Amino acid sequence: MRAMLLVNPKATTTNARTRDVLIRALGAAVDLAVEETRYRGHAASLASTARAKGYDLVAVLGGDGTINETVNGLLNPVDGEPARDDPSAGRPGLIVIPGGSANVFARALGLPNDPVESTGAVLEALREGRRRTVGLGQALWEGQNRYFTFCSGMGYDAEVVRAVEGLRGAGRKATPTRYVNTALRHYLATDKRRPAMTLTGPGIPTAEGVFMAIISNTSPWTYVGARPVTPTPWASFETGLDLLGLRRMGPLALAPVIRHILTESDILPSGRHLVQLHDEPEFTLTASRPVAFELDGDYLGERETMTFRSTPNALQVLV
Ligand SMILES: Nc1ncnc2c1ncn2[C@@H]1O[C@H](COP(=O)(O)OP(=O)(O)OP(=O)(O)O)[C@@H](O)[C@H]1O
Repeated sequence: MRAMLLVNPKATTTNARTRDVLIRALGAAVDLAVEETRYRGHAASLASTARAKGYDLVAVLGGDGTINETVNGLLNPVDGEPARDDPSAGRPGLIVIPGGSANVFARALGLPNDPVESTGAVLEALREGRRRTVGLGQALWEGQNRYFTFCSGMGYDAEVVRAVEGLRGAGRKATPTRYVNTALRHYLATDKRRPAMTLTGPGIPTAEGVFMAIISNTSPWTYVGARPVTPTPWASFETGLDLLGLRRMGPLALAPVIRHILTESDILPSGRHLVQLHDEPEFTLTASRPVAFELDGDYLGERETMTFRSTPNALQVLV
């Protein structure tokens, strides 16, 4: 079995020691090629090459950003490829070893948030031939598209991601405390008076006046330290997309929602100011002015119209 291991040496919790442990352990089980990513987007082109060359597996040691790029590279169409009932069967299987700051995708799959323990878990999956077929989300805008593994967002949460990326650019680390502090500080600045977005979709009642929207391909949405945050508790890799939209942003509307999503992992948050979707194949958010947009925790600019689509059976993951 041939595998390509992609390592982001710059990811928050990746270091030479965990890389070497992983190379030794995986290298004993499969025929392993190792590539270090050198720049943004590099993981996507390496994964695309691995797929075109017929590798059986692509393993990633890095954070959610590198995993997102890898998945997008694996989903690239290959010329002359036959159509299949299960598209995941025509792509290399994916192995993820958490090496970033939050590692939401790996943890949502049930892997330990520790690279050495995760290596043990995926080696066991490899030995026992255990694979889970997962769906992905896809965001489409202005002739472009990008897949996401766990979430996308428009509005306040994307503004917070943008602010944290600004701090990281200035050399600060992305810690849970930094996210929470930035979210609290930025709350004062975000527009709480003029909602910009309208939600539409086939078979979906139109919802106007949406300030922010979280689009989920799985649950949890994120973690604060060890605590899962579950705004869309019914979302799963095996269903379509879920959405939580907020039509009020004042503290009285927001406080109960925050308390709920930090403490209840199975029950939907409730309230007349919430817009909720579960297991949908496709919907669109249209904004009256450009709104911040993020995907798998990566800020991707401001957008006015975004369509979100579910892609079932996209990949097989070894867990
Ligand atoms: N050699 C490199 N130098 C700088 N950036 C890189 C390099 N290799 C990859 N990258 C970019 O770094 C970004 C962040 O990496 P990654 O997501 O792996 O780690 P992280 O930011 O620590 O984790 P998280 O996404 O959990 O916060 C990725 O989007 C990737 O494009």
